[in-house]
Amino acid sequence: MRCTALRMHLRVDFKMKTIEIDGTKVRVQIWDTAGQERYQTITKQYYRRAQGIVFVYDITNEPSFQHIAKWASDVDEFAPDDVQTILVGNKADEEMRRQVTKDQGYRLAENYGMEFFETSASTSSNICESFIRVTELVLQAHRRDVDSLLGSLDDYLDNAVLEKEKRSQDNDAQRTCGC
Ligand SMILES: Nc1nc2c(ncn2[C@@H]2O[C@H](COP(=O)(O)OP(=O)(O)OP(=O)(O)O)[C@@H](O)[C@H]2O)c(=O)[nH]1
Repeated sequence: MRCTALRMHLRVDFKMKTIEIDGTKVRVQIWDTAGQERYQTITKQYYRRAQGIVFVYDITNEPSFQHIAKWASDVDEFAPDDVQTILVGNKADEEMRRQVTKDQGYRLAENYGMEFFETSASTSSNICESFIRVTELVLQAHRRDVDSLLGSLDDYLDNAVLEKEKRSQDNDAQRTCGC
């Protein structure tokens, strides 16, 4: 598994990055939706086509941790049902200013059924790992969708073959019947 220089600390709205997962190169669009309340109406529109979402709070800022509940409820409302999410506590390099414990992060993530990472955009710690993980989750979900689609297609084709065989047997029976 390899990660081409990924930086989480994105000031721009949108970036394309290539991530390599199990030898497969995946081109990822990363949208950095601003955290401020005033942008929330705009950011909801991004959720509709999202496949993976990284919820980020600042471990040195307790309110940013509290806001995750609001983001999660918006995502629940506006994102597709199969969207893959992870929780990230950023600024892990700022241990002295920490307001949110790692355990709180884990527990919140667990409540939402998400995986949890602490990262630092300053030292790049866990940045690649968290992006790779959310991408893996998206790919796995996508594969499950494809498998289930192929499964349905198999069932459909099996039924169609059975139906055809039955019709042909019925026709044969009619032909051999003397009445
Ligand atoms: N020490 C430290 N500082 C960081 C880290 N990540 C971001 N910062 C700093 O935190 C400040 C805010 O960073 P932003 O990237 O603007 O944060 P943001 O959450 O994207 O802000 P909005 O998009 O406005 O919500 C900047 O001064 C960054 O340099 C980190 O991991 N460690």
